[in-house]
Amino acid sequence: MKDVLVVATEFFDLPVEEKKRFYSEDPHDQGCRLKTSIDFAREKVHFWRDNLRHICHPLEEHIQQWPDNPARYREVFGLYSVEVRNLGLRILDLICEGLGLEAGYFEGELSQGHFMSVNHYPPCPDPTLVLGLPKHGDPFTITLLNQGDVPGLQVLKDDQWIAVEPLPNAFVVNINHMLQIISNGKLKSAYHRVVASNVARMTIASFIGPSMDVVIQPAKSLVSESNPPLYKCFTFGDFTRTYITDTPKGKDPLEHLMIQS
Ligand SMILES: O=C(O)CCC(=O)C(=O)O
Ligand SMILES: [Fe+2]
Repeated sequence: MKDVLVVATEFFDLPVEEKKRFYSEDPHDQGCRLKTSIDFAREKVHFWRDNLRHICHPLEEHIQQWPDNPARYREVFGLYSVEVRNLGLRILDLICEGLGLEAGYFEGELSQGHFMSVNHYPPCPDPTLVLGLPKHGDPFTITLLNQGDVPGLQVLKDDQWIAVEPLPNAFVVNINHMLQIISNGKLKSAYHRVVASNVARMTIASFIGPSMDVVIQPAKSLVSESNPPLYKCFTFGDFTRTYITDTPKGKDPLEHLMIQS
């Protein structure tokens, strides 16, 4: 877990000239994209974060798009992404059991997507003026966050922001929007944000989620006449398109999917 943070720091320490070949303002540019804040060209408020995001699965189809400088980047991130994926799939198996879903429910197309977001929060001269990331829920199924040893993450509980203190060698596991829907609201997506800090912070978020064309709906075995579905049926691709526009406006991206009772 430490190695990826070291290599990620080496990447962000490279000269701008070297990093800029990954820079893109196009939110649909998925393969391997470096950007600053969230949607710098369109957003009204900027956030104190640089971000390198790439697809991790299937590894052999995507690793060639990842940085090759630092020289160890592909090796270290490749090994890490395989291990994190295995851990994530194990956690999904346990969640499946806990929800009482049939074994293997999350296997295949519901966990085919796997992205990694390498977040670099530079030292901020006045952390009271800016956030690292605004309030959001992650759109996928689950997140495994390696948050290093610098605090900054906060989670919303009972309308209060609670700091999630870093624990050595531990992941923060977030329930994402798709898991809330599949579980028909039994599991709640964790809303979180990042506060800026006057020391540099590096984190690596691994997201496991559905492929774009998968139809998402509450699991059939979790709904009944007495427990009707709370959410409409939609494709993950459609959801991501509205998520990208709703979240920066502070709109809850799940709201338009709710079935009104
Ligand atoms: O950097 C963090 O602590 C959280 C990052 C995050 O929420 C994200 O990448 O979606
Ligand atoms: Fe997040």
